Amino acid sequence: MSQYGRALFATRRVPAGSRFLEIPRIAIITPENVPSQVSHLLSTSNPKTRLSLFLLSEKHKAQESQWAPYLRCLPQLGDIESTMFWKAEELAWLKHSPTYRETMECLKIIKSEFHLLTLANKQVFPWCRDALGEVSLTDFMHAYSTDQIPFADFFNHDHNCQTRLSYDKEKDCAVAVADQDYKAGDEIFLSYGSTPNSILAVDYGFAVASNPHEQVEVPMGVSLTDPLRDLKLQTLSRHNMSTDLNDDGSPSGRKRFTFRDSDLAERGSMAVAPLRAFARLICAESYEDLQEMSEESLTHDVFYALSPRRDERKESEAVSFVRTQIKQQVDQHSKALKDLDDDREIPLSRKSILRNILTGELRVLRNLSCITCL
Ligand SMILES: C[S@@+](CC[C@H](N)C(=O)[O-])C[C@H]1O[C@@H](n2cnc3c(N)ncnc32)[C@H](O)[C@@H]1O
Repeated sequence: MSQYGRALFATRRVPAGSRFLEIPRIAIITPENVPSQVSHLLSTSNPKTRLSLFLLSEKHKAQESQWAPYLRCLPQLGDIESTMFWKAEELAWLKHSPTYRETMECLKIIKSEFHLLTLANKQVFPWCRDALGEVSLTDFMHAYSTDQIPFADFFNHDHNCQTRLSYDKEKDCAVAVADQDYKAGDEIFLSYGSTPNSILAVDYGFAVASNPHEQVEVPMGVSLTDPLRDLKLQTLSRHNMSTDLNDDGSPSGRKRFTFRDSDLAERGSMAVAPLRAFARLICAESYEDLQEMSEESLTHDVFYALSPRRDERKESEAVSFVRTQIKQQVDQHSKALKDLDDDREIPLSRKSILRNILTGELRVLRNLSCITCL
């Protein structure tokens, strides 16, 4: 056992560069494993749903399943800390973090997949009940959030580690190559990817302190009451800055700008150029102003914020709008972190996830507000 629960340890020296793990395809659960009886159920091509159904059908076979010894090792429902399983009041701490949106989007997909499954199970192929048994939404969520590569899913994540799982097509197996020397008894880690805490929290139920891949989102929106809204949305779309779509396919007028520390360090003020450009448009006060921006764009590319607007007052209004949005996020994160310390209800494991997420995001937001052009 390691500090993160079960783990993989070297039983002898593993030199850097050596291929220390090979998992043949036959031992990997893939979407093709789904038996045709179950696969008929699926009007979905979502591979995670297919894998979840495979797990559920094998679990239903209990000891008869050839995967039973493996299935017994997988985390039980209560062991999974994914934010998908959090209560609404726990999730509310993350209202201003991308984790909240990621969690909601994931739940939406799962619920709609489950709905399809229930429909198919009840109405179209009643006989499939034999294959799966009675499956509740929670059972389905549990299967959906479970990894399915025997052995490899006992690797814990270290963002400093360069070892990744890859696939050797010739040998038809998943492989891992040591990124450093390990001696007998050392825990061997894997990198789950350049993954921000918002994704780790939803997919795996943990978040790391000082995550170098942390990212934040700064939301911007053209107000519903803005008399120039339609014109602004058309202008945005003309400049490849279309806003998110509503469920009915219409433009919402809202756009999320994502920032990572590495991006800010590499690209500096260019990283915030689209945010500034959007703010210029939001702050435009009249039809003439929009026209002026379009003309300036021809010579100065103001839509991509390569140069400031000629009118200094207008430019500083846009920049101050951006600053206000970022400051709001900084204040919301700081307040949540402060209030979190006083909360006695939330379990300690979740408190630690929350603290890692909010602290990491606050760091990126502060770096964002230090960009010189802001
Ligand atoms: C793929 S499993 C790894 C095996 C796991 N430790 C177990 O006992 O089954 C992923 C889980 O391990 C834990 N974990 C892995 N890396 C971690 C890390 N860097 N920090 C905290 N928890 C981690 C989380 O609970 C995560 O959901």
